[in-house]
Amino acid sequence: MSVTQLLEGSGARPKKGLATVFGIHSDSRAIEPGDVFFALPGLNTHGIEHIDEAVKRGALAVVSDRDPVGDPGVPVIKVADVRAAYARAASRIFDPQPEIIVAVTGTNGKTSVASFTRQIWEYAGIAAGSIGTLGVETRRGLREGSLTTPDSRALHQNLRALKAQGINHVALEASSHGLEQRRLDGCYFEAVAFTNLNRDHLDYHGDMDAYRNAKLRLFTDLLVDSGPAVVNVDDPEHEPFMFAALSRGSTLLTVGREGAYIEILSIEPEGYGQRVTVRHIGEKLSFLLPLTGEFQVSNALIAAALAMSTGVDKKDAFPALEQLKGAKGRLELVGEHKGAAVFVDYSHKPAALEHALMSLRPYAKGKLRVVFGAGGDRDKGKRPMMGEVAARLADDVIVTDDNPRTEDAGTIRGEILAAAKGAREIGDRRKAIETAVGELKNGDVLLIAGKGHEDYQIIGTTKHHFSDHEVVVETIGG
Ligand SMILES: CC(=O)N[C@H]1[C@@H](OP(=O)(O)OP(=O)(O)OC[C@H]2O[C@@H](n3ccc(=O)[nH]c3=O)[C@H](O)[C@@H]2O)O[C@H](CO)[C@@H](O)[C@@H]1O[C@H](C)C(=O)N[C@@H](C)C(=O)N[C@H](CCC(=O)O)C(=O)O
Ligand SMILES: Nc1ncnc2c1ncn2[C@@H]1O[C@H](COP(=O)(O)OP(=O)(O)OP(=O)(O)O)[C@@H](O)[C@H]1O
Ligand SMILES: N[C@H](CCC[C@H](N)C(=O)O)C(=O)O
Ligand SMILES: [Mg+2]
Repeated sequence: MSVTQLLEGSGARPKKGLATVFGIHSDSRAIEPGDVFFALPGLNTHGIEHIDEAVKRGALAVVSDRDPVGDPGVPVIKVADVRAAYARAASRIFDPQPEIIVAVTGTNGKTSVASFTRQIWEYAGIAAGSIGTLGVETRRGLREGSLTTPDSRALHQNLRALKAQGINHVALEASSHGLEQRRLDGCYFEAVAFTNLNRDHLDYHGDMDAYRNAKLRLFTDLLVDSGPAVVNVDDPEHEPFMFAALSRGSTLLTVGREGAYIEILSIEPEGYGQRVTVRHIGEKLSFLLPLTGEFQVSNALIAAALAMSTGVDKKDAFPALEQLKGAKGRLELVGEHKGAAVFVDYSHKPAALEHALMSLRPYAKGKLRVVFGAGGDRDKGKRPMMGEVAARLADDVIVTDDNPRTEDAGTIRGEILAAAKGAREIGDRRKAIETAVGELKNGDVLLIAGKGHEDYQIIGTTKHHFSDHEVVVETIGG
């Protein structure tokens, strides 16, 4: 591929005669001979400052929004939006791509919706994949990744690998960081979905408007013309998403108790699952969702709408919901101990913690107990909010460490405890879980929140092996 082809649509007019491009990278340390180096702006540095390393390693050209200092000895092609140019270049280098790619955004529920959509496609006999917080998942298993929305190059490399396995249907998670940083700008989505919007990542976005606008990009910039847009209208923040869809001429598919496409008529608990009755375009349907938590009904129906808008018949879509497996660590019942139930959940944000606790309350004939903390080097504002939620909704609260990262763990706990009246503090996460499990009585429910599927704890910059799931099983077993 030529540099001209690589940069089509970016506004760049590179000189003719540049050599064939072998590959692309946005990290100078990964450049190999024949690659084009995309020098991107970042929070710590700008790629252009690493141009010498890129050239030394064999970059044949550099694309950036900034001029280098001095002459690097290779052509530097200026573009206005280098992140978008990088994303589009990645989609071209890693061609061909799966034909049907859908994306879901929102503060909570993305991983669940992406996983459920993949499961519904599979149920209907369509080979499918999902990409997000858990990594790249197919019927064959899971390949772990580090970001919810991967870097553009990694994303398109993964997409091409899925295509090579005969997978043409992929559901992916669009995080606000990913959207804001244009990681998805090489994709056009056949359908998109919105779950909900509440506080998260304000350390990065600054305020709720900027955070919302980042998420809205999925609807305004990345959906194919007149493509279906699924919106959870039960969320108080749904309107901007609905209007964004309408302004694009999309087919609007609303889901929820107020939904017009799928209307939730009733939800009745059945064991740890739920009997759900909905109206789908005039027809009343009922199914048993084998998952705990009302929010999972919303996630499941959003996934059903995405699947049906990409070719799955309703005769498959609703029965598929009876077979859904929860995404790992999402309100997962890990075990029962002395007549009490222990759940592990990935709620690391105030609204998620609130939904998790409210979902478990009906099962707590005795006490509802919670063990949780908050991650370091992340939004500090959510810490007292989570403390308040826990103190209000649980009968027993233990504040412990999440991933302190480079922050002082005691300070993080202090910020949570300041708003969590009556809570106890046990910094060591294993000890906190062991203590909570040890205190369980018949009819109690214990929620261990914040780390879900994670099998590590990051202290400083070191990742130690740690799994809530494993600690619970070991404690119960012992
Ligand atoms: C805040 C954030 O999103 N940071 C991402 C960002 O890093 P940055 O802006 O700090 O980059 P930088 O270090 O200043 O470097 C700028 C550029 O110079 C390049 N560079 C740098 C050094 C060098 O020697 N040579 C070189 O070329 C870098 O590759 C980069 O392209 O760009 C990097 C390269 O793509 C990402 O790895 C990095 O993600 C970090 C690791 C991260 O933790 N991101 C999290 C917060 C994130 O994105 N989370 C979301 C949402 C999670 C959720 O709620 O689900 C996600 O999608 O995962
Ligand atoms: N629809 C929902 N409404 C409210 N809370 C939810 C919803 N879905 C999931 N949650 C809560 O959020 C947690 C994370 O769910 P999930 O991983 O599906 O969301 P996510 O948007 O991918 O999160 P992240 O951005 O952290 O990857 C769950 O463990 C649960 O506590
Ligand atoms: N993708 C999210 C996950 C947070 C999970 C929580 N356990 C924490 O470490 O804060 C983030 O990086 O902000
Ligand atoms: Mg996720």
